[in-house]
Amino acid sequence: MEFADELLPGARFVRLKRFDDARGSFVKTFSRSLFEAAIAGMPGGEPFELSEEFYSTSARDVIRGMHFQVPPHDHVKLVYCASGAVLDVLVDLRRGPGYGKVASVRLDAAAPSLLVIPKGVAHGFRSLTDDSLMVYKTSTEHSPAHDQGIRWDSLDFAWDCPAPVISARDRAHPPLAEFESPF
Ligand SMILES: Cc1cn([C@H]2C[C@H](O)[C@@H](COP(=O)(O)OP(=O)(O)O[C@H]3O[C@@H](C)C(=O)[C@@H](O)[C@H]3O)O2)c(=O)[nH]c1=O
Repeated sequence: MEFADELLPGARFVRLKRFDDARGSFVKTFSRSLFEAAIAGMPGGEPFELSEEFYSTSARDVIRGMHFQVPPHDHVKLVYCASGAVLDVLVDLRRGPGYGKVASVRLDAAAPSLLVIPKGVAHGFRSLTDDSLMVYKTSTEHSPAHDQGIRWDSLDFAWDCPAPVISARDRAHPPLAEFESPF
């Protein structure tokens, strides 16, 4: 694991090592000791406590987001693309000079990587392939009452996706300009 770029304060792009052989490949996606060493003490960094793991599959041009849980059930999220590829997008919702800042990065199963997403950062993605498998680990459990979003098309970001497939819930989120941040 190589803790590479900081996309937003505390949001890290981590390159993963892939071992290939005649059978296929092997990729480790979590190591407690490496995360403790790399994350603790960083701005926005805190030890990662696993509470839930889940995954989704998405067809090409599905957009999911922009999602986060609000306090007291806000969480750190680790996410990677296990199959296919996505354009991953983050928005900083933490009050301060970085508020509203957008970062994006391609997550591609062919070049394994994962994102560490701190509390107060909304997450979403556009699927770039027909069967993108996204795997998440979160530090708190799902709390429907605290699971919120902002509209994907209200950000300072060009999705370059004229006909996205989006859930009714995601269409109903408020735009960033109307969001009152609790972070
Ligand atoms: C997120 C979540 C959803 N659900 C249910 C609610 C709903 O019936 C169904 C699908 O939920 P959603 O439409 O919210 O799924 P989805 O849009 O894929 O939600 C995900 O989006 C990405 C961008 C994230 O960052 C994730 O944290 C998560 O919010 O699964 C759970 O039971 N537990 C959960 O933790």
